[in-house]
Amino acid sequence: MVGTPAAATPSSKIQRTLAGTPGGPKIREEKIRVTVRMRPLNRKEQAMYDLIAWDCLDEHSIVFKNPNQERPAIPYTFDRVFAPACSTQKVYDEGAKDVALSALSGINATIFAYGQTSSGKTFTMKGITENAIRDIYECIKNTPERDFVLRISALEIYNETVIDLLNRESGPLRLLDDPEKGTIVEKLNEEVAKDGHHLRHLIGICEAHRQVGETTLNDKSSRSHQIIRLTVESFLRESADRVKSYIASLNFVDLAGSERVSQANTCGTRLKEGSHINRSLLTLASVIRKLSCGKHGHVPYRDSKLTRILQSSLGGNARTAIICTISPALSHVEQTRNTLSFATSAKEVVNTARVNMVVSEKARVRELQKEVARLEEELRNPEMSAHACLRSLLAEKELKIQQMEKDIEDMRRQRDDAQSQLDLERRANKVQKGSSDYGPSSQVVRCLSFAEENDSAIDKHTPQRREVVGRQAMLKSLLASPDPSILVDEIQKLEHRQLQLCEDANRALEVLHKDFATHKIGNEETAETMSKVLSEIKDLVAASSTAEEIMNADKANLVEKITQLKNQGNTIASLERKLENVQISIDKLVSAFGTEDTPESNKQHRRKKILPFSLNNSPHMQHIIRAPCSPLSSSRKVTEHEIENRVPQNNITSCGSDTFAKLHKDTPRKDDESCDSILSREGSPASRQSKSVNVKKIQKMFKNAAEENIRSFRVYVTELKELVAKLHYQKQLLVCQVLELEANKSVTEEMDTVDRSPLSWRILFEQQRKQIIMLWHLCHISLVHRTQFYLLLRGDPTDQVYVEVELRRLTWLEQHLAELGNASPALLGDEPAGSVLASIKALRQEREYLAKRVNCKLTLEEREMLYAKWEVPPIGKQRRLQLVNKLWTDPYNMHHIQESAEIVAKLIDFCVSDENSKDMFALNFASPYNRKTWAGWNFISNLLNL
Ligand SMILES: Nc1ncnc2c1ncn2[C@@H]1O[C@H](COP(=O)(O)OP(=O)(O)OP(=O)(O)O)[C@@H](O)[C@H]1O
Repeated sequence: MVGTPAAATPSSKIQRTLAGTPGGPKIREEKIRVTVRMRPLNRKEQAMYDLIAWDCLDEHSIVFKNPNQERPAIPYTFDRVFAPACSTQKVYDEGAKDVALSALSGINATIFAYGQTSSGKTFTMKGITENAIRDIYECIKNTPERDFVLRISALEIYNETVIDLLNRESGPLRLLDDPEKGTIVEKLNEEVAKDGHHLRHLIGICEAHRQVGETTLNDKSSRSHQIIRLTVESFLRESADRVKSYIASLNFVDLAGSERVSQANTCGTRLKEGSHINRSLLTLASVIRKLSCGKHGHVPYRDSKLTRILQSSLGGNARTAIICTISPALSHVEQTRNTLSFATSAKEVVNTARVNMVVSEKARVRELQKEVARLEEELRNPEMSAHACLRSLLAEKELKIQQMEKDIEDMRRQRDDAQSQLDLERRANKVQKGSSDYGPSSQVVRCLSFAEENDSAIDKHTPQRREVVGRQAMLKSLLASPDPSILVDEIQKLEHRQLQLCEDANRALEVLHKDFATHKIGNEETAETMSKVLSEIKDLVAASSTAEEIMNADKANLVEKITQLKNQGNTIASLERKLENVQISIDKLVSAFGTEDTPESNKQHRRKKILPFSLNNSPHMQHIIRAPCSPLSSSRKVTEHEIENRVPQNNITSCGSDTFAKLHKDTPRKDDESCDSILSREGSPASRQSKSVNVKKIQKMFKNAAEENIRSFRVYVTELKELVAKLHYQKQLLVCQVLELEANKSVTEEMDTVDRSPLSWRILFEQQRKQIIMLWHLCHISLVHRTQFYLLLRGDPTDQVYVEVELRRLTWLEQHLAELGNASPALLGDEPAGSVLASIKALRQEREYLAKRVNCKLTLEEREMLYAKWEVPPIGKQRRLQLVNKLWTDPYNMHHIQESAEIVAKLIDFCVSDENSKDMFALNFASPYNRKTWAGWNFISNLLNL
């Protein structure tokens, strides 16, 4: 009975293009490639005058020839349909080649033939295998950048027993489940194929070992399923210290053919074989059917050894091609229809093939060894990794220092030159008696010029003589211009300018000092007030029976004080603004001395950038303090004397001084003309040039000295700024605390009525203390403070206020740091900036200070015990610092905290006594310590010993 296909696939559905994978080409989903090969009628069929029942419509369709012509049959469509005349080469090229060659690029591949007995499976698979081997070796030859290794293993499943075809004697093999590789055949022999010939030879052995038997339908019927597995491993030759390799298996599967007992006429052994074959093929068909409906539900891979072994090729990590072989004979039409039905299901199965890339064990071991070495090194020296980047910074700094040292050396040399010149001048003055007070006269210069000739009486070979000659030679070059009075003029001019700067700076400082003193007093008063407030509140807490009127009065008092404090905040803001202005003035002054684009000025510029409180882009530029006589004052008039004293130059950029050049740049002035006129009044161009060179040298010298002065002034102002910032911060804390204390009062009142049991306070205290410890850690609070607080406050009910205040203060500080963009710096590990950096630096200095006290405060025995306990290596540098660096580092470990506090207490001679009252934590805002006052300007002439 011949029918139409139950589930024919329309051609449109057979889009066999690969489904793209979003991850890229390494993993892809792909349907199984299904082709159908129809063999010619064999001799037996021809002898029986069997009819050809199937018609290949085109390369993709095959249709049953309906002899009755009653209704047209629906064609079956596949990736490719090969008519009887098609060669195996063509079947390979169009049905299996690209799948087979995938193995070379690390993708598993399986090609198998499915069909009824005698349909041509073995015939086809032989040809496919042969062609694949040929192409594989061809590809290997054309891929010289990789090394390939081919290994072969082969098995047959005969009556559900797995046999090694390369080593039949090994007996039945077991299947094992590997979590990574899937099902593996235990003890399956694997041979390395030396070359194509060797591989073919090994395949020949497998074929020879395979179970073959004679049946009615096939003289040489395969009685088992055969799987020849080629494992292709390719190594990319060593590159970048990694050895990458692709590994993939290529399975050639020649299934046994399904057979009908009635047709095959089998009995006994063949019958038994046939039933095993049919059963396993049935399982394969049901696996395919399940997979074709999507991978939902249970897929019965484990129902047969065949499907277990082929599991990864069926819906798994492999590209798969199935060649379904059919007989064209009308006598086998039912079997053929079954095969086509199987093929139809198979083409819906989707595999997910991926490239199997592995890193060689050797390379992996090498990498792991490196990693282990690195980690060991880090363990040995935990600070090293953090110091690695610091080291490069240090190297950079050292380079800068070297450059600066070189500059200093140059300056010294210049100063010596000037000194020598002056000495000579003085000597000349003595000789001349009555010469001008202002530096060497033309006679002196002449004296200097002829010194060499006149010194013939002195022994030229004595060391003193050699020194004098050397100095004179230098002076000669320096004083190539004949008029040294210009130098004296220049010195006077610069000193005059310096005096003006000095006046400006002193005036600015005066204002600063006044404001600062006022503010400091205000702050101290505030602290005093706060102490009073605190004690009042404490009294209130203690005496909860205070009359309501008094409470109200206190409340009013507090509000008043808060307002007062807030007002003081404005004073700080104004003081800060003034400081900013001073900073800007200084920047201006410095830049006025550095108009030339020299490496020196570049360095200055860079340094300016990293200075704290740099206000280059400050919006307060309009508030620059300008003294009436300041060079920056727009109202200031340039005196005739200044114009006259200008050094004649041939270069407009150095007209006057650098400062004036800058001024000219900022505000164009008519003085440019005067400069030109002076230029025209001077001597010849040659003399002008040499004078200009000398004057420039001296100017550079003075400029350096002046810059040094300004730098020290800048540092001083920066320190003042820091102090103001601290005061500002303290002020905010005070306000915060007042608010908090006020709030606490009402809470305390409530608590009085609700719950004041010692147990609940104890629990609350423990919780709050842990919070405080964590906040200390996050905010880099002083270890001494932590220790004192920790040891003094042990959970007494009277500690409540102190704990609350400390907690509030730290919470505010932590939030403040977070607002600055430095949230939890200790945890984030980012490079801290600004105030966080200052805290970290202070903490580091404190640790260094404590480390220095280890030897004098602890006995040798105690030290050694602590080193052992805190795991400080017995041999190593700075063991004391190592120990101290470990203290107060684990905020979660209360045992660690307790021990840290005890050690620090010992180091600072702190003990819990009446002297060390808890009151120190209430409002212990230490006033900023008195810094040394500014030393004032250092006159340039002093530097030059003039
Ligand atoms: N395409 C073909 N062209 C010519 N002869 C073929 C073709 N396919 C198969 N044959 C011949 O048909 C016979 C049976 O083929 P083969 O043994 O390959 O079938 P089979 O499907 O492997 O059978 P079994 O399942 O019983 O092992 C062989 O003699 C083979 O040479």
